[in-house]
Amino acid sequence: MSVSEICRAAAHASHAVRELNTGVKDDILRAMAEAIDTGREELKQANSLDLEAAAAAGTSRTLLDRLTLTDGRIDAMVRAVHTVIALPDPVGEVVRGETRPQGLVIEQVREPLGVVAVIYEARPNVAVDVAALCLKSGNAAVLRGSSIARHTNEAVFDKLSAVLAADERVPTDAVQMIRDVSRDAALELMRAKEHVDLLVPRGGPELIRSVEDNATVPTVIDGAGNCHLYIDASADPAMASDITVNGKTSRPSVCNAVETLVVHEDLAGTWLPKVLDELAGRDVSVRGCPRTREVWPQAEPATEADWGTEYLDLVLAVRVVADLDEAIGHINRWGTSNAEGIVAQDISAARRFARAVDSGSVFVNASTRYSDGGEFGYGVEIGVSTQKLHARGPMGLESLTCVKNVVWGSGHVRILR
Ligand SMILES: NC(=O)C1=CN([C@@H]2O[C@H](COP(=O)(O)OP(=O)(O)OC[C@H]3O[C@@H](n4cnc5c(N)ncnc54)[C@H](OP(=O)(O)O)[C@@H]3O)[C@@H](O)[C@H]2O)C=CC1
Ligand SMILES: N[C@@H](CCC(=O)OP(=O)(O)O)C(=O)O
Repeated sequence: MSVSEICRAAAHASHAVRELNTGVKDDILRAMAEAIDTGREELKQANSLDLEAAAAAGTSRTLLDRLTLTDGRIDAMVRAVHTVIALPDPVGEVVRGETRPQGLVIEQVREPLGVVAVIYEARPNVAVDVAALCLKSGNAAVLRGSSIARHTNEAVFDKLSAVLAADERVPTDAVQMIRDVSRDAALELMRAKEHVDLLVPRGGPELIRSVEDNATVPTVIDGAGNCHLYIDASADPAMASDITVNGKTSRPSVCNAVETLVVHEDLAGTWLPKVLDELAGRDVSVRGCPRTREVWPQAEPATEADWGTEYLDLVLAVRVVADLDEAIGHINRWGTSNAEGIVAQDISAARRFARAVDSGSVFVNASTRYSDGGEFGYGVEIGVSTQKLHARGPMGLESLTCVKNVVWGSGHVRILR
């Protein structure tokens, strides 16, 4: 099927999906979780084909880690679907209701968007996360995964699709995959405005540029994470070290990993060298500003390009600043609106940072690694929005809905005065 045929079929299916009741949707999700669980050997076999090809192509170890499917990660995918099942169905929720003076009852009711398409990185769980969130929120889904993960994505999709095919209460086309992983096919998806209600591109600057230049469908950009952590002069040193090490090393390939550490100058001669020693002991290489290099000469000199780079690897840029204003200025200049953090005991500094930093999520005395739909209580995430409209930060069920005004009268007619 061509991309346009796939999107048309999804649009057709979406009419039935929006009317599914919660029990049916949860039954389907339960069956999908079961299919992933019991089909794990096939999924791992398909994944090993992708891993072999990616390793032969010289893919970095952090990106290979992201692509790898293990039993533990399959368990997490299954658990995630069960978490979505346990969440309340957003469809039909009345978010506002009012009786107006003329007697009309106006309700704003949450409803599905229709067809949600996602272009995503080489991460095997995304197909399941997107399918679960889309179905629970009453939407049809169109998946376009990375060419590097082609075999894995197809194997996962085949499991999901078989569940839909076996249940006559739901159209099989409710979740679709674009198997053609060419850029031309992705472009066609970006332009399928007749059938696609929302496209969520998850990826780096090249994808986002292409979407900005070419998309005619509505989009919510889920772009790069050039995340910052600022250590204020008032920070508790042990807490600052823990959060820094976690932000950089717990999973360096993810969009919520810390890429630049911004440090108040009062800590430059004391706390900073110690934490950089600890990071170096964990294989992190450091690119430092001149003041960083004064106190920790092993750092490579940072160039302006480093401030704008999302390394997705065990590399960290470090800048020493004179005060909170300079820290905020740096972050607002170089950040990508994904996730930023501050470590501070001074509550007014923390409040000021939270208010002034222009980002989807701001973490106070907590790791930016918590920028995640699961951690925010959404079960999983469609992605992490780096724009302001229509959603910001991790996107869960509500982000896949809009509200409709349902107005109840009793024979009301409007009379002009
Ligand atoms: N905000 C968020 O929710 C998330 C953000 N990210 C960001 O994604 C990046 C890392 O992922 P990475 O794998 O490098 O991402 P890429 O941007 O390379 O790839 C993501 C997806 O976009 C496709 N793609 C890339 N360029 C184009 C293009 N010009 N036209 C059409 N499709 C394109 C890829 O296809 P193919 O692989 O076949 O080229 C893939 O399916 C990081 O910047 C990370 O922060 C990642 C996940 C979530
Ligand atoms: N929110 C997710 C990471 C988001 C994501 O998918 O990022 P990436 O590894 O860049 O594909 C998590 O913390 O696991």
